[in-house]
Amino acid sequence: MPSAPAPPPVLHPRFPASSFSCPRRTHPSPRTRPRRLSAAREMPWPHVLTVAGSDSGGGAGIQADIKACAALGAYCSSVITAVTAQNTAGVQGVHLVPEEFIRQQLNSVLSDMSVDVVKTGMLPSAGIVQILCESLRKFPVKALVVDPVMVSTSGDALSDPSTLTNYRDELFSMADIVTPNVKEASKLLGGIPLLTVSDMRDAAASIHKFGPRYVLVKGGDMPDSSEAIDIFFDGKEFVELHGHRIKTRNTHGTGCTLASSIAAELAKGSTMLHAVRVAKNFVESALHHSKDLVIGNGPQGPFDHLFRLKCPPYNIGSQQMFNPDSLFLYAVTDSRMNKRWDRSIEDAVKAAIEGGATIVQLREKDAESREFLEAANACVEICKSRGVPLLINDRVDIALACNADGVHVGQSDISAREVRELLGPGKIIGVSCKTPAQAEQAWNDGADYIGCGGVFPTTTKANNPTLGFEGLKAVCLASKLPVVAIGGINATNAGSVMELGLLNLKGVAVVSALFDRECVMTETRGLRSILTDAFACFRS
Ligand SMILES: Cc1ncc(COP(=O)(O)OP(=O)(O)O)c(N)n1
Ligand SMILES: Cc1ncsc1CCOP(=O)(O)O
Ligand SMILES: [Mg+2]
Repeated sequence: MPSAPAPPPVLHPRFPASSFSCPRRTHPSPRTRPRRLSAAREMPWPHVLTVAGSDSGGGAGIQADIKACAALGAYCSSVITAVTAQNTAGVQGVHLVPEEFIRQQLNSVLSDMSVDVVKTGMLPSAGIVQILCESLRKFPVKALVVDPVMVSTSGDALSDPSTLTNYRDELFSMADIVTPNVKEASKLLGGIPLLTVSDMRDAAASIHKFGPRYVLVKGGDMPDSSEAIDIFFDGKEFVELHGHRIKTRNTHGTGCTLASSIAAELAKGSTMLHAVRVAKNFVESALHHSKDLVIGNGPQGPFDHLFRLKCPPYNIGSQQMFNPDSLFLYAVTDSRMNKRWDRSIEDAVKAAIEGGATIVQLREKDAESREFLEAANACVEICKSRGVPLLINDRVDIALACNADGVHVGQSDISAREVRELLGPGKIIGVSCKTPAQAEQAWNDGADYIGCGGVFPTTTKANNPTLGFEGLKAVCLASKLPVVAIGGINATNAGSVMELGLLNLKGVAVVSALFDRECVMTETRGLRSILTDAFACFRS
């Protein structure tokens, strides 16, 4: 009997053994914590506390932070420092919350809840910065993300100039990351002009001297570039992060969203660079999906953080059965390869699951229908008993006849919408997509996931264009659905695919690197361990 397969990875474990940790701060010992009300099994919920201002228009500040955290799966509590009267035209008024009441809010949240990460936005006075630092010394947290909000995108002042000194001298030395845009970076450095990427690097290095562990200087406001380039600096090395500049008026709240997304990812256990990559990809995706939305009459509109919740009629009810984490290691069979190695489909599937495959697709291009159905019936039993979903490539008739968990179709197969009509809402439907437009169509048609590739050249599928990382990234950013990468993926390159930091890229689908090998189980086990390591590496 094969041993039971390892369960699909928990992709967001809370504080894995080697979780992101800041040596300067630790959680207080459990004894200093209030007693828990119940001894029931605890559900992990990464927790971000945002200390920021309210935006009555709902696009930035506290409102953006809560939506970003919700979209990324983190809980968000909030300490409100100021209430602004604000809309898409600008800031019409600011009402500061009394400092002692800010202290009270901080105390209420931090004394009761297990906050993982604190993220700061609008800190309008020097006194508020001091109170926050005092609270953080009293209630240490795992990480501190400081977005040095000073001026709104409409040009209105959100912070008294006297806070600059407290930011630099007190808060920055406690921060894990500081995320100024070029205007803020310039202000922090006494007004020096930042006109080039090289200036941004110099600014990041200078700000790092104030004490944060990492600095991200955001170049979204730099003129005349089709790219949004940010500079990440860890005190030794610079990383240039390139993103597409999305043409839209709906950019209000991008800074708050980026910082709170970094905080959410840190709370989930990411390393800093990975958290920044995921956050940047998330903002780019949200802007892309919101580019034509119209809210308000002013020059700068809000965008939709929760774009993935928008379900066209075909998607309603379609994803109930499907856990996107099961795409982690997707084994796709191939009859020619199995023949070459003299093994049955059933043995190939058993071995892949034993090695750690988290989902299986029968892709049997040469099989006769009757022979295919017999093998599919056997594989359904094998997969069911091991808790691994089984999908059928192309053949809806076979999937219906063997009661498989779903079907995978491509652009020249019967459409996902028709497959949904035939299979009903409870089954899994995957669609191959090479472009953002196809990804949009797959979502509208009620698919559950996208297979995107060939990422690398492959000989398994003839005449299949290679998309590279750029093509994969474009599809992932445009897709509201989870994505699995396919094409030429093997033990050597799988880690680099996962390291792209694409939030909805859930795993890799592999044919030859598992099945065109002598021992399917060993190859699958090896690949699974590489993926798990790559994942742990940026979740550590
Ligand atoms: C997970 C996954 N992604 C993509 C494909 C390719 O499907 P398709 O484009 O229909 O090509 P064929 O596999 O039918 O040749 C896939 N099978 N699985
Ligand atoms: C089915 C398919 N679709 C896009 S590439 C591909 C083949 C993947 O096979 P391999 O993992 O052997 O490159
Ligand atoms: Mg097909």
